Amino acid sequence: MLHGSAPRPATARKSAGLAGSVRIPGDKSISHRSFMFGGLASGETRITGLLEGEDVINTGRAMQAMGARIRKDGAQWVIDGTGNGALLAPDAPLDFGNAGTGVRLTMGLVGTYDFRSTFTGDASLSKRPMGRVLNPLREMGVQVSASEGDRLPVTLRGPGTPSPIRYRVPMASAQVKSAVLLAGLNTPGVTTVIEPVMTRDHTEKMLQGFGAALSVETDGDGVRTIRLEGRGKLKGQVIDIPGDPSSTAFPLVAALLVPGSDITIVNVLMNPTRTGLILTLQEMGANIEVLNTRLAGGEDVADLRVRHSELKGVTVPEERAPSMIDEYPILAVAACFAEGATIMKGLEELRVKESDRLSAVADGLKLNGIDCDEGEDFLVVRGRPDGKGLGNAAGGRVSTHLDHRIAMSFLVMGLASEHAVMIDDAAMIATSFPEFMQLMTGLGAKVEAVPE
Ligand SMILES: O=C(O)C1=C[C@@H](OP(=O)(O)O)[C@@H](O)[C@H](O)C1
Ligand SMILES: C=C(OP(=O)(O)O)C(=O)O
Repeated sequence: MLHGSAPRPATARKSAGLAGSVRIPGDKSISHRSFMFGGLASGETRITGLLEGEDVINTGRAMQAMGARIRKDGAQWVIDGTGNGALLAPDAPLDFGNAGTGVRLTMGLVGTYDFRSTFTGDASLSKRPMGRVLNPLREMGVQVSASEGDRLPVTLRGPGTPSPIRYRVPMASAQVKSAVLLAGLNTPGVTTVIEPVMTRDHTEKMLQGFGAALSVETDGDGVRTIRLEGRGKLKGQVIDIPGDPSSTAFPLVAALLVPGSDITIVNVLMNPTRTGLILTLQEMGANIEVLNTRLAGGEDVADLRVRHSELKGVTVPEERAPSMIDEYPILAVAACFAEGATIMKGLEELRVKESDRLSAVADGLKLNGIDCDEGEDFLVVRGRPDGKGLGNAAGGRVSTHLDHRIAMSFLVMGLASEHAVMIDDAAMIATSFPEFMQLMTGLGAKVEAVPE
């Protein structure tokens, strides 16, 4: 969608205390899956709170291209699904823009069908590894034609009858787990996914909600065995999507860092597979009050009151990584203002996100006056709690490498730094959090686009 569009630099400056109450757009993971499962189910699915970010909109377009009817009815999105097993062959390549979740899950969803489907993406997505999804699809009998190194563009053609597999997910990845399960939906028999380390469980929970025969067993070591009986019926659902904890992280950390801040963020998804950042920040001394905890649509939801806090460095346990995988860039920014060192380990997956996030973060921190060590799979950040000397007085810009989370993280850094922090491109923020600039400004943050 944004291919080739001009970069939009932006800047953030030291701000006075943030104040107010905000509602964050819907969770991105649940939004993608709502379009996919609603598009596949029989009958009508009604969605409230869908994230209208570019990533999710591209998933909606792909489902439309395969026969789902999608329309807006006031604030709700309404889908008339095709029925499981009844997706239509798309007559053009499916373009997923910047979205790993969109492309990897959809390859699983349609790869087993007895027709050709082609998948493309932007410059960032075209660099990301797809073999992690293509390999299990090959085992199920799908013919794959991919660019060098199993990159996009990819064309898939399913066999008449796909074979169910038993697949042990080799890396902590909800996208891989989900792609195999979605391929299992169109496969006769039982598809089994073994997940040694638990990752976000939205696919399992939502497929059960849509009526799939899916069971989960967890052994004494926490290894999960997920079984799905293929070719069952899925029925349209009513879905209310809570606020995205990964987007929440930006105003939340901003309020912790800017002296005098006191904000409330309402209706945040608190699924335990997503709350690693909040736990870590609390260990660092953050004043985050979790209020009005409740269950909504089968998910834990709460309001968060966040006040400026003096933070101290911690060591983040490696096994927590899956529950905060998208939050390391913003945690690294929080660590810049903590007393002492923050040590983050087990970060190998950060190298294959929208950018190589480990090096993008380390480069940006150094550019803005922070002392840090980047290892193959770890990052150590030594904080400067008063923010003195931080930022880049000479106007050096952080390279965001088409990565929304790098862009938002460094804008938050600027709010508490002595000098401004500038980024080379804010355009990608629209993939996951289109309201970011406006919402932050509304809280009193000094963030703005810079004319080239
Ligand atoms: O399943 C999902 O919705 C997601 C899984 C994670 O990716 P991996 O599976 O690559 O860890 C995460 O980084 C991404 O933002 C969303
Ligand atoms: C990694 C992310 O998304 P995706 O893999 O869907 O591009 C993210 O949103 O931080």
